[in-house]
Amino acid sequence: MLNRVVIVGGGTAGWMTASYFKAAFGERIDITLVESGSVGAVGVGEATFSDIRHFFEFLGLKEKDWMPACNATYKLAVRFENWRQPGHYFYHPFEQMRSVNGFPLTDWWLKNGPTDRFDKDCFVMASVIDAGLSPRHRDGTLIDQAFDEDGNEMQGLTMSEHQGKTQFPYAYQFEAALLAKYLTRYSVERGVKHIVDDVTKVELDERGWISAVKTAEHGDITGDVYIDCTGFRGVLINQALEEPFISYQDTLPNDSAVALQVPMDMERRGIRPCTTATAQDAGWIWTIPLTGRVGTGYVYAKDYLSPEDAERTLREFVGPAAADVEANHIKMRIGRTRNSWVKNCVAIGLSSGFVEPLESTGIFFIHHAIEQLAKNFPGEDWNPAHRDLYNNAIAHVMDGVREFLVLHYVAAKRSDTQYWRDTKTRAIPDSLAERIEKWKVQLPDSESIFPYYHGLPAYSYMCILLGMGGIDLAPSPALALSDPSAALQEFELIREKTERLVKVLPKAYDYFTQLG
Ligand SMILES: Cc1cc2nc3c(=O)[nH]c(=O)nc-3n(C[C@H](O)[C@H](O)[C@H](O)COP(=O)(O)OP(=O)(O)OC[C@H]3O[C@@H](n4cnc5c(N)ncnc54)[C@H](O)[C@@H]3O)c2cc1C
Ligand SMILES: N[C@@H](Cc1c[nH]c2cc(Cl)ccc12)C(=O)O
Repeated sequence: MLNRVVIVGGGTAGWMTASYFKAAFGERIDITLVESGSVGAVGVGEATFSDIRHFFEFLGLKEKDWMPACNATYKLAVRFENWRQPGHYFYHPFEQMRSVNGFPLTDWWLKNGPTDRFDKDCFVMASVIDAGLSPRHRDGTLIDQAFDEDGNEMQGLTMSEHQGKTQFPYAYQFEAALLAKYLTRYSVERGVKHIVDDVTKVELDERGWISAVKTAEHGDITGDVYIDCTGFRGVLINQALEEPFISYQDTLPNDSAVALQVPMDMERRGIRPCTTATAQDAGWIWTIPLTGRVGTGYVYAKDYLSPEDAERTLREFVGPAAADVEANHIKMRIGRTRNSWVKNCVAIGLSSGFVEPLESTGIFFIHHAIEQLAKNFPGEDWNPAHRDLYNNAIAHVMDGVREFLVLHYVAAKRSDTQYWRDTKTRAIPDSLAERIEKWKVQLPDSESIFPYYHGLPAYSYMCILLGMGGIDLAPSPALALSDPSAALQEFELIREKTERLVKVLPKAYDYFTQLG
């Protein structure tokens, strides 16, 4: 039985892997995690998918256990500002799209939308976020009563098995460094051996498999399976095993970021319960409200903007609160390692791959990889089928997310700078170009989006197409032959429900103070 796991790297990826494997396999698995005391973690991962709640559930953690320790807040959507034109915004919310007579409500909206805001007409969430509200009532019950939180029919399912069955109404925003710290305690209490030291060399046997990692002060560490969580360096997978990295830079040119962690009085400021992505001349700025600060950063392409200008723009954007805050400049490696599992080494986290944080997919990639590795964990015969299943799943998730992100730029109406004009002429994945032609005449559905699991449902694509405004979309011709009254009634129901909720839901900030 293979059961000795060595994890190199103690960022979000390393500790999420260690804690999940302990929760999954308990004492049957022997885990050693070695992390450098000198090389820091990236630690800017702050916003997530809603699916991460399955990770916490799997570990047996409740919101009240971990959220206050990680300065966490609720995220109800990504809010895109100025991607169409200055002053315009729309939401990509965590709320399933309704259907009426076999057509998504957005299709009816293209034909007969009551206002010019698809997100407010088709979703309850848009107005809830505008009003700065919590997705839970004061007594803790969820905004969406249809969601059976305590029901166990979903328990034990991986994210991909779960997709499309229900849509949980929110995700989280938190300080990744604090989560890593929280999970360190969780893992060590459950028997994970924690070594703080630098891995200075990776020993390979005659077949080229890893036989040990050498550390500066703790000698050789050996195991059966080696997990590379060393971040962009890819110390095991790329450096030692020389597995090539496939860059996505030709289609996603943003390769740099500058980040600020700005302390703020959130009571005075209030919490807008979402992540905001505000388009800029050469990229976009994220704004993530946490309980004691706002995390913000400018993601840009070095070919279009210097780090100094990016930092200056970010500081102007944030205002005086950022004056004494030190900026963190980050070079991003965009793309994926060709195979994340090679021989007896599996890369998880930034060493496996990364795309710019536009839809907060970094931690989702990690969670997905962990679930897939737990499912395909090798036996003594090292049957290559496990490795191949795993590598396919990882490649599909990353390639699919890449298509989704490229769509943001292709669909954005904005074209006022060279950066934005180039988004319309740059090559895009062939399959995406074909899909867009179809979406122009029929909004995306599960048959017409990237055909493998990649975390994003068809309605997410609809939101981006409808919100970005640069691609002309037509309602289905069949709607001209259909009676619109049921759809109009649905728009009215959403309006009434929104009006009711906006009156009774607590402010997001008030809910968190109650939680802490
Ligand atoms: C600008 C930016 C914004 C992001 N925003 C988000 C977001 O909003 N949401 C999201 O989900 N994700 C986001 N991410 C991604 C997220 O930060 C990462 O996915 C996450 O932090 C995981 O990182 P990691 O653990 O793979 O690597 P790292 O955090 O880089 O950790 C690497 C670890 O390896 C150790 N190490 C390296 N070399 C050695 C060695 N030789 N010996 C021993 N140890 C070593 C280091 O000490 C460290 O502990 C963002 C990333 C960037 C760059
Ligand atoms: N399964 C993911 C996909 C998802 C569905 N809606 C949204 C909205 C946003 Cl902003 C990101 C991601 C998603 C999940 O439920 O998290």
